[in-house]
Amino acid sequence: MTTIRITGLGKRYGATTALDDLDLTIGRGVTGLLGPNGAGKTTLLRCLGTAQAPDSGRIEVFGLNPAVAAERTALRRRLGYLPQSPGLYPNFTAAALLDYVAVLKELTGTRQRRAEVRRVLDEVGLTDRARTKVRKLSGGMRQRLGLAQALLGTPDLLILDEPTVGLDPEQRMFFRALISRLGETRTVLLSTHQTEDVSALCERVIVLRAGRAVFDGTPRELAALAQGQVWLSADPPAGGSMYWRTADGDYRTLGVRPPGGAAVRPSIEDGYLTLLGPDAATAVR
Ligand SMILES: Nc1ncnc2c1ncn2[C@@H]1O[C@H](COP(=O)(O)OP(=O)(O)OP(=O)(O)O)[C@@H](O)[C@H]1O
Repeated sequence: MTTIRITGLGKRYGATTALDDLDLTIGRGVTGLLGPNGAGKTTLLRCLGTAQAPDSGRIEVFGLNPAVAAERTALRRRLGYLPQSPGLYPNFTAAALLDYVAVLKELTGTRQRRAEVRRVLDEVGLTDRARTKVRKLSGGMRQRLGLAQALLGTPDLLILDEPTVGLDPEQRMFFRALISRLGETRTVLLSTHQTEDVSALCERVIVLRAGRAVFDGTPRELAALAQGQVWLSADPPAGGSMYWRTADGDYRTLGVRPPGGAAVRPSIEDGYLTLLGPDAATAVR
């Protein structure tokens, strides 16, 4: 089932091309967007989240065209959006902030709205922080609150811009479990710099570079791009290949087989590095 259909999408900021004649279709489940800094991920998510209009091309989400005012409103009712830097009012409590967003999302019945606020607080594990002011929440808790506001009203489409950025490993696990559960019944599109997020979560991965999709497939297919190019050896390669020393003291090489190199199964990160070459240096953290 296709949720999102994008054709010929273009967006420029002055001389910078952020999206370049982009075509994509995305369906139910969790899809990950990877790409180096400035590849156009946030611009794409903002266009899909109806926070920004493209210059050219067409977007259809659930058959609705956000360029048409009435359809944009209908789309917003079915959409949850976690922006890269959600503007969470620091002096609101977590519950008051969610209540305010719920009003904006047209949950007008007071009882229904309170129940919905309690539900999403529970879903993100923040029930005991309901009365805590936003400014007193940790970065990870604010990120959870950002996700909670996206979940209000049980939207069919969730757009999450770097949802796991700044989270500690425990919080990241929590987010992954939650996002994968959400993806069982709806469409989730998330951007990330973490290839581990993609392997843990995403059925499908799209790699953007310079506003174009340069890869669209499964995480396994992305990893396979480096098949036959990943090696472990006792000595470093002569040169020309990417390599690093592992914690075990071996050298892991991506590229030409070093002397005595044993083939290793490639990871998603290997596939990504192979796809992007030197551009990837800024992309994987
Ligand atoms: N408001 C803006 N004004 C001018 N240029 C912008 C603006 N927003 C984005 N850009 C430029 O558009 C390009 C795409 O940016 P975008 O934020 O969409 O990329 P990204 O893939 O999300 O990057 P990152 O991984 O660093 O968040 C970049 O070159 C960026 O500098």
